[in-house]
Amino acid sequence: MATTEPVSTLTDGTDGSASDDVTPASEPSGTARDATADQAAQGRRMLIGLLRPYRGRLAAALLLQAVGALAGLAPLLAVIELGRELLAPGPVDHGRAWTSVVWGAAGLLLRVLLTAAAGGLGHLVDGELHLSLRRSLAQRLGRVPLGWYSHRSSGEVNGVVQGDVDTLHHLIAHAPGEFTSAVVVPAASFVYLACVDWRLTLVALIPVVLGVSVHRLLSTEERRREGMAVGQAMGRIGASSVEFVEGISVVKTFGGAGRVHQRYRRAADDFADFFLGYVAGSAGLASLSALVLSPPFVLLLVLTGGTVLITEGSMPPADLLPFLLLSVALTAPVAALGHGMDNIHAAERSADRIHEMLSVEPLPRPVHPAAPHGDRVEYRAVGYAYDDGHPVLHDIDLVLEPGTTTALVGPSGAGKSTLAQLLPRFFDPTQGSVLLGGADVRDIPDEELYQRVAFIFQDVRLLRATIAENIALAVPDAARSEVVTAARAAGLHDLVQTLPHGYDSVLGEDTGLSGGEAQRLGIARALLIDAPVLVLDEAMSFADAKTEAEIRRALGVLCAGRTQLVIAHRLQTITRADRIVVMEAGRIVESGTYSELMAAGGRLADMWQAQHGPGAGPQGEAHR
Ligand SMILES: Nc1ncnc2c1ncn2[C@@H]1O[C@H](COP(=O)(O)OP(=O)(O)OP(=O)(O)O)[C@@H](O)[C@H]1O
Repeated sequence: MATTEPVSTLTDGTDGSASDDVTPASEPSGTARDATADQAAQGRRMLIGLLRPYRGRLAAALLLQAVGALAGLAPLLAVIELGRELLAPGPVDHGRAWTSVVWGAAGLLLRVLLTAAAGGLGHLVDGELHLSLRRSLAQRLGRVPLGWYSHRSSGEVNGVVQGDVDTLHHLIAHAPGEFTSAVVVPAASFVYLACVDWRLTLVALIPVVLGVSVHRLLSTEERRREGMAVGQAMGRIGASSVEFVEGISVVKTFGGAGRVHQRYRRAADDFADFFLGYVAGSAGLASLSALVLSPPFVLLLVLTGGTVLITEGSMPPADLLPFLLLSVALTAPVAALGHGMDNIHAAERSADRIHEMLSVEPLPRPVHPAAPHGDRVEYRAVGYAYDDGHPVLHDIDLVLEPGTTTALVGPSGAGKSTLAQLLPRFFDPTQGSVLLGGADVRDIPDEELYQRVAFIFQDVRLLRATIAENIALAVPDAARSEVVTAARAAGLHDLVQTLPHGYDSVLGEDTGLSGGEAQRLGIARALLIDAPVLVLDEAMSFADAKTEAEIRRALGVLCAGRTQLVIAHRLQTITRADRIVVMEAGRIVESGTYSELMAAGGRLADMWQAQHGPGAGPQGEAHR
């Protein structure tokens, strides 16, 4: 069954290979440590940059949260005052007691209101940031070179668009509250307790000092690096699990589960190793931190210190009450700080990845748009390098005369796909230029280019939409009759008629398509575009004889009279091409008709003999 993508997916990678970079969990080199620190600092800068437009509202949320946190202390103070009143010798002053209760209740109410307002504001900002980031990412993903997707897995792209954008939620919607409470509540409690008895306040601060010290030990650069390695390992699991699922059909076909799933298993093993290392490195300290910050430990210290002061007569017993209630409030936010920092670090890493994706160079839009005159295609001294310094195409000069078929042949890795993909601008050449109708393709506006150049590469992507919408993808306002005519010509109409909802059947829901059917749908798409120039990857080796005959028939209809550039994998299909171009190591090494090249006894003749045996003659037909 062919791959079906949700409609919202812009496009997708076909060769999902996750990065194999694995940051070692131990013994970091100085350079690795510097790189990690740089990455963290960069993540922080990115995060600040992302949040800058919302700083006013985030500050307002912080202020509301701070006042709310202070108001939240009122009920505790009310209980303390009430306790003092009730424990004091003599008759109870009912007026004072009720005043404390009212103040406590009012504080509680205010806290609820302000915290809700701060949370609501945070969530509003969060919603806006999400929307704006997703829009920017969608816009950028729609402008990046199509070729950018070919070395990225859909898991990787989805991890940023979905996962990393979601990771920012905690930071924006919840972290301000946690951090404000972590600062405001202990500070106010400290001041109050110090006014009651500074000596017992110092005792109550012991767990805080211990907790902060342990937390500092837990937040070393080493720990941060390990955390990043765990995050990266998790990312690789995400990417490879998508590949794993996408590759299941291949595994079933070839029965090589062990080999094919090696990457997934390695990613899972790596994650387990990093995670265990991360947990093992912090388990002791984390337990110690939990212990010293726990209410029983705090109360034990305060009770012991308080008992000493009370028994020696230097503190009234009623003064112990505020310590019993507020000393725990002193430490609780320190505990929250640990989780909060983890979330902030995760958000920094996400911001960095989002920024990286938003920084992908888009294909430049034409500065001086030009209209092609005619359909003549010309590659002029074209060179291309995926990576600086490693050119895969050198000095290609090639002309496709209108209405002719040019077949590209050559060994795997010769550069055939790269050469073909430069015409529909999957990438722009790093040297030279590609011209269509005399205009550089870089100067032809996208809409114009894609009306003139249609391409069918190996993997026909289908959207989770109706068959009619899938066929009319590039011509959304096409009439139903035009869609049907294209489907008929592509040999798809009879199949569609058997479906429950005909052309309105939703792919991936009402029905699925086989590989051959998907290819015919791709042909119907191209027919509807009616582009005069076609770039085809003739990848039909998987098809059985009947399917191949059907696809060939459909291609015959599609290709008639058009200028074609065909990547040929099987030589018998190119014998009637107007021109055969043999490529090796990124260069054109031979060019001519089948008979000319066979008569010359050069590379094509060698390849022919290798595929068909000595003395074999042509058996097939080119797409004409
Ligand atoms: N996205 C990419 N990033 C880096 N290098 C790439 C990328 N795609 C292809 N290459 C390299 O460019 C060279 C040419 O590859 P290309 O796919 O164009 O060859 P091909 O002749 O079409 O091969 P095949 O017949 O196997 O598809 C190869 O060395 C390949 O490894």
